[in-house]
Amino acid sequence: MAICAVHTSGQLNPTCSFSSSLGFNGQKQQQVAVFYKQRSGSSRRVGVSVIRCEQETIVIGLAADSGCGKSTFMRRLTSVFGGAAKPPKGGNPDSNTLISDTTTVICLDDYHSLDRTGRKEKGVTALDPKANDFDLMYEQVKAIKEGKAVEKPIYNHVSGLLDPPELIKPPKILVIEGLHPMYDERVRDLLDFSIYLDISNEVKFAWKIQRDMAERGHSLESIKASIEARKPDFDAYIDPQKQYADAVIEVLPTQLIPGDNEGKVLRVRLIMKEGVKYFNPVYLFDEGSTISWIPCGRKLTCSYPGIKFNYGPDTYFGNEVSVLEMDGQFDRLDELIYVESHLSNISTKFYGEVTQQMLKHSDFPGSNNGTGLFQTIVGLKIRDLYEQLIAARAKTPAEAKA
Ligand SMILES: Nc1ncnc2c1ncn2[C@@H]1O[C@H](COP(=O)(O)OP(=O)(O)OP(=O)(O)O)[C@@H](O)[C@H]1O
Ligand SMILES: O=C(CO)[C@H](O)[C@H](O)COP(=O)(O)O
Repeated sequence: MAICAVHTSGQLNPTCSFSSSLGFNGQKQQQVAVFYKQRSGSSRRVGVSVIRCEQETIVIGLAADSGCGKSTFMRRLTSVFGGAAKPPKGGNPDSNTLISDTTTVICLDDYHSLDRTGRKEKGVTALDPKANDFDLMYEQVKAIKEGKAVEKPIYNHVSGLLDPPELIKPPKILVIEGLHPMYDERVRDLLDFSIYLDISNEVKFAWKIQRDMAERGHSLESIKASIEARKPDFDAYIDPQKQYADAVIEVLPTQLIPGDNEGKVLRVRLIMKEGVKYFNPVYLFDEGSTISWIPCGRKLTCSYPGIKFNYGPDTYFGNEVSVLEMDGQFDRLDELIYVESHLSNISTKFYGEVTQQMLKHSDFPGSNNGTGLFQTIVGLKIRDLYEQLIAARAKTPAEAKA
């Protein structure tokens, strides 16, 4: 339970004592007795207000295919809120959950209804809705959003089996990340903000090779085969979710090197839906204008092929959006402050916060290009959205939900 509003009769610095009860319709209520400190040092009871005040968790959805940077994004996001994200204490060592002071990140792979063998027997991939339990996903995300703890299943990626469940207590911010956070309409409607990481096939392939070949010893042929095998279901069930996202980070090969397909230099587009409550899209120089900017020169060191930004309005799946694009990569991260100072609506708490976050995690993949930059900015926007929602709920709980 949290305090949404305390009605006192104009007393300053009141102290409160709380007692819970069930009110009309069985809703949880909290009785707040407000005390006012008298000069003598004793406290005088000045009033009692009964307010309905269930704490609601804010729910963020992050969708992407496997190996497309969700974990990296999550590490950047939790860092913005401060504190390290760790698996549940004393729990299953193969848990997919990460908990920090403010956020709990659950992986939607935990709602696979078929384990590895089951999928093989039925000839379905994990991307197929038939291999996932959307009823349970909905019930549990809804319960957490309403402030209730749940026993969530665990899909064990080491064994390929469904393990006994783990307890998930309602956090301030719940992030549901995985293949299908926006697939089921009921789950989608629970989201306060949604993000889709849209990695083009060429880039996905380059990243897969880098990770699965270099770090996991897979062969080039097996990587190609696994991408091909997933593609029909990816196109049918995962990719269409991007139409519902409030922000899409699209990652494409560079246009600065003609014919490049190495996937090292990237063109990254941050597509931001207009009209989303508590989310004001970022802009470059002048809101709503169409801008092309090459910042290389006296203040920004750029080696070949340089850096180019584009910004402007557009439409995306019939929705009005603002798009900020960065093609190329930074030579010196400390010089990012020059770019940061030309961006507006980035929801920083102090000058240079984006640059500071990027420098702090310079070892994360994508720190020298638009993927790291835009993931960091979206993290700051989510913090801002959270703070605005909490402030609005404190004033008028019903209006904040609308
Ligand atoms: N921005 C980036 N730039 C370059 N490479 C990246 C970037 N993000 C991710 N990668 C590559 O992709 C790999 C997977 O990244 P990450 O673990 O964040 O993805 P994921 O979506 O959480 O993956 P999975 O679902 O398989 O656990 C990284 O090891 C890295 O090789
Ligand atoms: O698309 C995926 C999401 O991470 C995985 O392939 C899916 O969860 C199945 O996992 P595994 O390959 O470990 O059985």
